[in-house]
Amino acid sequence: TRVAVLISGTGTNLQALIEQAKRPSSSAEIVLVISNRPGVLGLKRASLAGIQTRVVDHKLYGSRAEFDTTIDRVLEEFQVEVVCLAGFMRILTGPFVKKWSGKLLNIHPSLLPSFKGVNAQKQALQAGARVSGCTVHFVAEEVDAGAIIAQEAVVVEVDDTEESLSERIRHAEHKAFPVAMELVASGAVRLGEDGRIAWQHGA
Ligand SMILES: N[C@@H]1O[C@H](COP(=O)(O)O)[C@@H](O)[C@H]1O
Repeated sequence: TRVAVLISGTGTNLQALIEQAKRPSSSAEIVLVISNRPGVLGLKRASLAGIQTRVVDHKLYGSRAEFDTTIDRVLEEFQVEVVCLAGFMRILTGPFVKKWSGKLLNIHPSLLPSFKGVNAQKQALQAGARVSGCTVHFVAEEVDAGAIIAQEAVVVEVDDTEESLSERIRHAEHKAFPVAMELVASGAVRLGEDGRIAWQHGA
């Protein structure tokens, strides 16, 4: 399955996906990495892994729709079948999400549906949660509300800061995202008509 990864920064989740796709048993082939920010570390990781990269700088577009149309065109150019949003810090428009429904995965640093939106790690700390983690989900038009594919939990330590909890959650992300990518790329999991997860029996 031809996979594209969209990033905005350091790309540690991208690196975890690259390592997964290298496995002989993997159904995923990462054929493209797109960043909306030039010069980020994630682009270097992609080049080192021999993966084609494109920069689509959102600052150069007059509207989200124009930006998304360009992203869509590049994905089509590479005949991409599945898209992983790995620390991609842009909210995609309704028409784009609808077109890629069931093929668009995102990682969020909390155990959804808790702590949606930005600063999810800080929200968990402020709420006094004793457990947090990360979630990989299909992207829906409502932000952070799509069907959940995989989750990984972490303990919140009493002396945790936003940084220390974020670091622990990031390690959990590097386990959960490859699992979710593989489930979708292999066809074991898909998005059902009802917007819920559908497991392919015997897959
Ligand atoms: N949305 C958040 O952005 C971070 C991206 O990290 P990286 O994969 O670029 O290192 C991750 O923690 C993800 O949850």
